[in-house]
Formats: sequence, structure tokens, C-alpha cells
Amino acid sequence: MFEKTTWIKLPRNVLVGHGVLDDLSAALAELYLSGRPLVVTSPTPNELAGDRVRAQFDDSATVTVDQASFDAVERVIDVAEAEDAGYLVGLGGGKPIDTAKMASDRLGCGFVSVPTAASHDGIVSGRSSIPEGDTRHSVAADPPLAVVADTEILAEAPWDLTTAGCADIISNYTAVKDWQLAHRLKNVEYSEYAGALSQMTAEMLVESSDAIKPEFEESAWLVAKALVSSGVAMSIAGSSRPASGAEHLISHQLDRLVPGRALHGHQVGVAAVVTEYLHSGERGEWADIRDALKDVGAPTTAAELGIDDETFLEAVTTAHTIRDRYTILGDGVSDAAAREAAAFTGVI
Ligand SMILES: NC(=O)C1=CN([C@@H]2O[C@H](COP(=O)(O)OP(=O)(O)OC[C@H]3O[C@@H](n4cnc5c(N)ncnc54)[C@H](OP(=O)(O)O)[C@@H]3O)[C@@H](O)[C@H]2O)C=CC1
Ligand SMILES: O=C(CO)COP(=O)(O)O
Ligand SMILES: [Zn+2]
Repeated sequence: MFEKTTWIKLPRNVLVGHGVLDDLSAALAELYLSGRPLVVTSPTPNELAGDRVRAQFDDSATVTVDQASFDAVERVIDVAEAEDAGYLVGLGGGKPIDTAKMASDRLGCGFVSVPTAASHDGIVSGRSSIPEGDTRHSVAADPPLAVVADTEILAEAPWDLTTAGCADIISNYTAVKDWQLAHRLKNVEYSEYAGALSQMTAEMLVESSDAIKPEFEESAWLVAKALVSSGVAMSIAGSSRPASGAEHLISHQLDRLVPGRALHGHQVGVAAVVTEYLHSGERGEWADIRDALKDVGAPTTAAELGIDDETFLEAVTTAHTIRDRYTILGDGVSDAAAREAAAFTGVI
């Protein structure tokens, strides 16, 4: 008997462009959401855009979170219940968006993503990343019903956040290679469609890198569109596999060793240079990844991340323990192999 089933959860309305923040309520009107919104935000995004969001609703409540944590998720759930909110609007960077995504998943209510930074593909995906104990990687949570990404706001955000978003997309190259490897060696289910979409998203971003420059609103548009596409690839796959391989494991390990030292996207970009070398050796495509990162102004060395060489190497040699996800790191690379890869590629 044929037993395969597919259930793909995707956002229904995705708005990317200049001034679209003011179309938020129109985008939501089409979704038949009921009740009033609870805006989940953090201090800077609230100051930048909170009033423009609240002005579009007759009635709303707001809760501000300072960090992504399970305490913050609990607090949002409490406020949502106390305020009798019908759905949650995550306004800000990954911190409020992931907190709102997780809280709405727990509450069983709708979630809408209004990113103020194009810093990683979590702003669109059905994945939420809330640190708990030693766990740093994302877990499944229903994706946003709508995404409203105003490029005017994204373009005015600190440039580092945008280059981090670019690097998160560039790392899709190695993520897809790891996924294909796991398919060949461990029979992990692989989606050709999701893999191709993820890879094409990285290729298109790299091909447009000349247009990715600070103060060009088009840069924010290109990056936001790529983040949407990467999020869709994850939704099709039903996992973060299309956008998260060994380079993400290394980044998660860095988050444990030196929390908050560098942005997620920057870490996965630098780690991707090393994991590409591990995949394809001295003559492989690691230099293309490094050059793509350089072209968008993202870091390419451990030092540029503010991380010392030994800590970076410790992350590479221990990253395979992070989660049950087979990658080029296998059951662990030796210190000598990690050192060789990182030194040859100029990462250390
Ligand atoms: N779901 C997923 O797949 C993923 C989720 N994540 C999660 O996302 C978080 C990191 O994402 P990131 O976006 O860097 O985090 P933040 O939400 O912390 O945003 C980064 C910083 O930028 C500020 N900021 C946001 N928007 C603007 C703006 N328009 N102008 C000026 N400053 C702005 C924030 O201010 P303020 O301090 O006031 O908030 C904050 O200081 C982590 O919690 C991580 O776990 C990361 C990767 C993937
Ligand atoms: O950041 C992500 C994809 O870019 C999510 O990946 P993780 O599942 O490894 O957290
Ligand atoms: Zn990522």
C-alpha cells in the first residue's frame, strides 16, 4: 500500500517592498483572523515601527521581550491570555519573531511575522529557535500566516544584520551538500524540489551581489526575497535541512561556547567556508563561498567574528554532538583535520 503523505505549511500572504508595513491590516483582513492582535516586539523595533502597526488596528495589546527564552515565551502566553488576544504579530528581529512564533504555536493561534531586520531565514520559516539548556538549534513551529517585510525599514537597519542574512543564504550551498550526503550515506529522506530551491536561492543572491550595498533599498529587497525563498524550501522539506547543515552545527556550538559573540548568519557563513573545504578539498568551491561572503561584506575569518582560533576549532571538532543530523562532520573531525581545513581556507 502507498503510504507517503506530504503536508506543506506555508505563509499565505507575503508582502515585500517599500512601505508595505502600512498594508499589514489589509494583508490580515484576507486571512479571516478573529480577535485583536498582541504585538510581540523588542525595544528598538517597537520604537521604530510599533506605533505604525498599532495604528492599523482598533484595538491591540503589546508585549516587549528582551531576549528569546522560554521565560519570554511563557510571559507572552500569559499576556495573550490575559488580553484575550486572537493572534500574535511578531515585530522585530529574530528574537521577538521566534518568541511570538513559539508562543502562538503553544497557544494554537495565528502568527504574523513583521521583520525589521533581514538577518536570517527564521523570519519566514516554520522553525523557532529558543535556547534551552544546551539546545540552540531550531524546532518545528507553525510558520507565519503572513509576512510583511517593509524594505524601507530593513534598509535602515544596521548593515551587519543584512550581511548576516546574506551569509545565512550563502550557507545554503553547504547545507544542501550535507543533506545530499546524508541521503546517500544514511538514507535520510531528500527532497529534490526543496534542495534545488535552496541552492537556487543562494545562486541568485550571489549573482546579484553587486547590487547588495549599504543604503540601497534594493539590497534589502533582494535579501528579504531570498529569505522568503529559503523559508519556503524549509517548509517544503518539513525540516531545516535545506538551509542547515554542518555549518549551522558549528554555529550552534559557537553559541554555546561564546554566546552572543557574533550574528548567526555571520557564524554560519564563516563555518561554511570550512565545511565546503571538508566536502571538496583544496581545489573545491570553498574560495567561491569565501568570495561570495566578501562580496556582500560578511566576515570570512574567525578573527572577524571576534572568535579566537582555538575556540573556533573546538566548535568544529565538537559540533557533530549538537543534534542527530548527519553531515560532512560525520562522527567528528579530528583536531588536526579541523586545523588543516581552517588554516588552508584562511579562516584561522
Ligand atoms: N528560527 C530560526 O531558524 C532562527 C532563529 N534565530 C534566532 O533569532 C535571534 C537572532 O536574530 P536577530 O535578528 O539577530 O536578533 P534580534 O532580534 O536580537 O535583533 C538584533 C539586534 O538588532 C536590533 N534591531 C532589530 N531591528 C532593527 C532595526 N530595524 N534597526 C535597528 N536595530 C534593529 C535589535 O534591537 P533590540 O535589542 O531592541 O531587539 C537587536 O539589538 C536569536 O534569538 C536566534 O535564536 C536565529 C537563526 C535562525
Ligand atoms: O538557521 C536556520 C536555517 O538557516 C535553522 O537551522 P537550525 O535548525 O539548525 O537551527
Ligand atoms: Zn540559519
